[in-house]
Amino acid sequence: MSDDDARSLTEREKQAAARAAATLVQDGMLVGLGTGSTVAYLLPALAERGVRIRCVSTSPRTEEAARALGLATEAFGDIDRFDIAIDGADQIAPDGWLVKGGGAAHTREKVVAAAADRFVVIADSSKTVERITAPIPLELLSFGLAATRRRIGATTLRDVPLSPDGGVIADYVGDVVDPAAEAARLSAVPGLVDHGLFPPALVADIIVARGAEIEHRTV
Ligand SMILES: O=C[C@H](O)[C@H](O)[C@H](O)COP(=O)(O)O
Repeated sequence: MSDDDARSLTEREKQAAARAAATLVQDGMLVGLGTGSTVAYLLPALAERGVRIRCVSTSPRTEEAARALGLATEAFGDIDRFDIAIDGADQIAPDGWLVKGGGAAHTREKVVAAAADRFVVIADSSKTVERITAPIPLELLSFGLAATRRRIGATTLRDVPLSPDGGVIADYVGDVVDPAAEAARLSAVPGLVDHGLFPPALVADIIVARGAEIEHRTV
């Protein structure tokens, strides 16, 4: 398969997974919208369904795109739960551990996923992995940045703007032996706002498109 063919297959898979997830969204729902190129296919699929929903976006990018499609978006503000949240992923392990944050939105995405009754992950087949590996996205306070990085271990800083919440975006690039232990270790580092390891307990559904097939499993 040529590079172009592989790219277009990946795009078709992203769209197919996004469209399958859009069918789970019903009239009247409060919906958390993730961030990224797979979610970019979800937004028009939701708009096409014509359901009356209220949405909260996890990034300015998603917010702008959702509004342009006529989806009713609002601030997270006083909303304390979502009926459903739908988002992409960078890595999906067989046991349901995820890595997110390739687009630097993992902190907000985790808050939204944790507030959702049903968190649905959508992805093309390239995102399924045998085991979780680095890089693990990080959001760090700029206050004490060097000390925080020293404590974390091997990190690289991304050449991207600060997050909408003022965080520095970096990646942990050391070994990940056990995602649960690594998540606990990272979460305990002062100055680390959040990391991109998402536990299976946050995830309700994983929808992966593989060629013409849709694999939909509950976690
Ligand atoms: O920060 C970005 C998010 O976690 C994305 O959901 C993740 O990086 C997957 O993005 P994409 O759908 O573009 O592969």
